[in-house]
Amino acid sequence: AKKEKTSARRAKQDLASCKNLLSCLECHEHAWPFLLPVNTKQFPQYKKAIKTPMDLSTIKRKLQEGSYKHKGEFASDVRLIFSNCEEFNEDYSPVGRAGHCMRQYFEQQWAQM
Ligand SMILES: Cn1cc(C(=O)NCCN2CCCC2)ccc1=O
Repeated sequence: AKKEKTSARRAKQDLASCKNLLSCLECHEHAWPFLLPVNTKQFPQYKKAIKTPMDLSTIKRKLQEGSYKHKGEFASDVRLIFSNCEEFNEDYSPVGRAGHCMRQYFEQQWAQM
């Protein structure tokens, strides 16, 4: 029972770490483009261009619903936000620059988890 307990404990710790890191992303100064799903009424071409939209509120819901089996799945969804952003926005546009900044911040924090 010892081995299973530690893996259950590690899973619990990983979930807490992901929730904490998500909070840090949400309150980051440059998080504003990523807090909610892109408004496809405001950006009609977004739906066609981006096959798998992702945003911080969706990741938050998935964490709360237990949708991530491993913390790596959480990281993949965060990185999807920034890949979508690079696809849809010029590097030096306000949103494009925010995406590069947020990706760098995420990877820095992720490496310490
Ligand atoms: C990720 N992403 C975001 C946008 C965007 O403009 N979000 C603005 C969101 N507004 C800020 C305050 C109210 C709503 C455009 C393209 C894109 O890829």
